[in-house]
Amino acid sequence: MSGPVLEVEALTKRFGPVTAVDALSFTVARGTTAALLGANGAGKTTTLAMILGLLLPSAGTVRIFGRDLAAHRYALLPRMNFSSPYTDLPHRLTVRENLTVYAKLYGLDGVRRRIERMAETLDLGTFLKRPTGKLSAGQRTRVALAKALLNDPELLLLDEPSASLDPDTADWVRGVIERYRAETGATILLASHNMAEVERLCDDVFVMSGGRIVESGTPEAMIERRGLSTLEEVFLEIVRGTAGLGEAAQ
Ligand SMILES: Nc1ncnc2c1ncn2[C@@H]1O[C@H](COP(=O)(O)OP(=O)(O)OP(=O)(O)O)[C@@H](O)[C@H]1O
Repeated sequence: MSGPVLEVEALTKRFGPVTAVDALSFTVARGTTAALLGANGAGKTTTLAMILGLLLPSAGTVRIFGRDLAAHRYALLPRMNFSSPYTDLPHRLTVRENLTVYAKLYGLDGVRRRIERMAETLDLGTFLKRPTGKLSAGQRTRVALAKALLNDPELLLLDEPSASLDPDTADWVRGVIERYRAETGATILLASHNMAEVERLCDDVFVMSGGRIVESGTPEAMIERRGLSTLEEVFLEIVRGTAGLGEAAQ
């Protein structure tokens, strides 16, 4: 298939009077990593949830691998996965049990081998046998990423992939994501508040405010266009310049 892996067109989500995502359009090219940035409440998580088919859009379309998500959900979902710090895996199950349940839900073969590979990739060996509810927040983030990589997704959605990670572990997890993309050619869309992470991992950035994209481009182009030196400065300038638009239109 040529063309973008992900095409979002005029995507809109209203929750009663709140327009969380407002006629949003963007594309993500095959094998690239893109970021959704924005202040709290800008609409990033709601956008990811619609791309995953977890929330139904009020209007607009999502096309993945050239096919409409609404019409081909069951063909598309096995080729995707996601990780979010808000995914709450069953607390009483051990990490191995949780990963086994997900691998079976995904209908994967070689479950044991896959889990061993994930344990190695994400250094889960010391806590595979522990109940998931007894892990620290940062350890749970790594388990959530292992769950997300279990089915070798071609499209990976990551909501705050380094949430709760200490700086050293965050750096290491970014390396895991980079290697996964390099080895598989996967396409990645992530939402993040960590600008250093976005500068390191992402080819394209979409800055959201009030459910819309207010600025986009490569991190380098955005920094240069504004005569600044980091993406963090760009982000602060945009968000402060659109003060009042950070939250979705009420
Ligand atoms: N289920 C819901 N019902 C009503 N309003 C909602 C619901 N989910 C999200 N919203 C509202 O939609 C807007 C966008 O929320 P969303 O979680 O997508 O933002 P976000 O950019 O991911 O924020 P954060 O950076 O804080 O995670 C917010 O105003 C939020 O209060």
